[in-house]
Amino acid sequence: MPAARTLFEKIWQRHIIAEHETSVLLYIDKHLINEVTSPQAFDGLRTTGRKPWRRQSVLATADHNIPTLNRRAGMHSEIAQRQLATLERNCEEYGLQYYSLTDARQGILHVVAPELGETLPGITIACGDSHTTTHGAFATLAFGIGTSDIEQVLATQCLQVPKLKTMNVRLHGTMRAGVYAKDIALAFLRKFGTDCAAGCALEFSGNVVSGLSMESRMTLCNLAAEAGARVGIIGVDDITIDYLKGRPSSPQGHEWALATEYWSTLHTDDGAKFDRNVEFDVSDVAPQVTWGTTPAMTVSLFESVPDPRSAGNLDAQRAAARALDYMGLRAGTPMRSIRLDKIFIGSCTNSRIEDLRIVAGIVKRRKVAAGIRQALIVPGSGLVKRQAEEEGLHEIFLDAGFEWRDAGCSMCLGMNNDSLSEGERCASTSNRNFEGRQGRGGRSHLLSPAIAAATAIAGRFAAPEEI
Ligand SMILES: CC(C)[C@H](C(=O)O)[C@@H](O)C(=O)O
Ligand code: SF4
Repeated sequence: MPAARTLFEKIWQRHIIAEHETSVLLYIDKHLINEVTSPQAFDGLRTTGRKPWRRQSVLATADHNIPTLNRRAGMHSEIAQRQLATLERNCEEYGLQYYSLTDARQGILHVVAPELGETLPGITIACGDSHTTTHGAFATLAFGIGTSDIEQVLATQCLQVPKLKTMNVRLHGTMRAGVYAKDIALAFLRKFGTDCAAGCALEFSGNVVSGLSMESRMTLCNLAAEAGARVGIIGVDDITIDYLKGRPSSPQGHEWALATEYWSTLHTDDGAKFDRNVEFDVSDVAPQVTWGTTPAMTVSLFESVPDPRSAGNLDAQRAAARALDYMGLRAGTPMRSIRLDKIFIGSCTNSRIEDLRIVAGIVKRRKVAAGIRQALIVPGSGLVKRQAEEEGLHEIFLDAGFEWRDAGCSMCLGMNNDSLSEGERCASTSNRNFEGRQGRGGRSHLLSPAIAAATAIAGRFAAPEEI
């Protein structure tokens, strides 16, 4: 009997090119490239006279700093223009697959690759972006890497990775109605902290995960990055295989049969050992909203802003007090009394068709509250946008008073024109709420698309059943 192995070990071992004492050289199957982190990597290639090793492994598109409105009018800043032009030139020069801003396949790379069937079980992916963990929902080892590693992967198809510890988070119990993967992830971060999986390969397992759609599994793995995990990963089951069937780059015919036979082995074996095991019962989890400046500074929608004195040690108390000060909030304020200036529904965490359907179901025949200055819905990709329009969702959004934009990262990090002004408060379905994340002095509250939708209508944090 071969030794029982974790899912992570199965994929990891198959990709090792060379093993060193504390690290390995891993073969990378797929390399996703964006406009922000790749320019210097290509410059490095040129300076050293090298070329991309396996051009077909690369898929590139611009997502971070592109406009989501009037795209044909050009970019909003010189630097954004230069980054876009550089990406286009590099892809052209080296013959790399590139989706231009007018191609329906353009969008946030972590939305684009899965929906096209580029993200497949058992492969390794590298991308110069920390939320590459998202792809792990497909039993993929997907690494967020820095610019020097991008150059390395382009030139050699290999990535040096430290040997990772494995961690299993078993999600069990029953999710309450109105609770989504986003709430589970935020509640998990609240309980275990933003460094609980630092440097780990984090597997999500348990009956809760088995019951989630691929979109929701991607949301979970996306937020693994906020727990410090190097990769997030989930085993293959019928839901994975059904999602991939018929996608443009999924294997077909005989290859499909061979692939699914292999994919069916991609789960952790009974008896396999993890370095760390965590159990999390989701039965009590209510919808979550962050009140502070890390994704772990979270309470339920029905609670109040916590008192910094209730935070663990002195450091945590100071951090909580500082966060409240930045957020312009007072301890004891009921979350549901806090008014918002802006609503952002989008990002690689929550901008897929499932998210948009949930939002449409809540805002249908309702109006965005008068106090909301701007309510943006930014689909994760051109294909998500097209699908939503085929279903008529955009009409519901526009009727309600939302702006319906083109795909991109947008207000998730405000590298384009979509950002918060000093002091503005935003309900955002994204994954980071650090100081200044969505614009200097902006105040970000992370939540699920359902709560963001209800909040847009109520003008303050609200549950769908209250509006
Ligand atoms: C700009 C990019 C490098 C960054 C990341 O790596 O995650 C961004 O996507 C983010 O979400 O902060
Ligand atoms: S949507 Fe946000 S979190 Fe995701 S890649 Fe873009 S900037 Fe990063």
